[in-house]
Amino acid sequence: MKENYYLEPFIKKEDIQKKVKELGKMISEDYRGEELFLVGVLKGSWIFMADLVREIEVPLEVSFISVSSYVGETTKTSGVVRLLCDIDKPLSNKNVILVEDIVDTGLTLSYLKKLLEVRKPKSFKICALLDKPERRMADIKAEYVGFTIPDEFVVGYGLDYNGYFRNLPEISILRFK
Ligand SMILES: O=P(O)(O)OC[C@H]1O[C@H](OP(=O)(O)OP(=O)(O)O)[C@H](O)[C@@H]1O
Ligand code: HPA
Repeated sequence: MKENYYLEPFIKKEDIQKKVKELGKMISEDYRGEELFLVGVLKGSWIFMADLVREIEVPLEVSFISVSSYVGETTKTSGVVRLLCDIDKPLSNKNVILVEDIVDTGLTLSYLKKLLEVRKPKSFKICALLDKPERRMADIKAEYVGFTIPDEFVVGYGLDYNGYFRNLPEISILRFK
């Protein structure tokens, strides 16, 4: 990757951990006495999902679905969401929570909501660590949101630019020189 960028610190590791704990507590309270089926959206959500499930106290299963719409050296969506790999189990009668790293234009979640709701889950909610409402193009809202952020392209904690930076433990703003 060309080094024409720098990273501006944005959300500290400790603040992410605290927020993930809060989200886990909220979800555990809302689903007390029930079971959960969490669906992570790959690749961005895998680190968030791994931390979130360990903060949830109700019995749960985990699955993943893989989609992509930001391709190559760009911070703009292609506008076309491609299903790369589907969930391995039926959703009927399950309390589904779709777990995302970020809602930006909302096109990914809008596509996934339509795709999954027809599979007749018992309930369907969305949990996103980050929400960037200024960029919304589709009418979609997550029930559980970690941080509402401004219109900046962010990386780290699972979020990438052209495949890189997912491994960074904190979230940073990617700025170009
Ligand atoms: O609200 P939107 O504008 O649709 O953007 C959000 C989606 O974009 C990113 O995925 P990406 O297509 O980059 O794939 P990735 O998860 O593999 O990085 C991110 O992980 C979300 O799934
Ligand atoms: O700000 C972002 N960062 C990384 N991936 C993304 N996908 C949509 N928005 C973003």
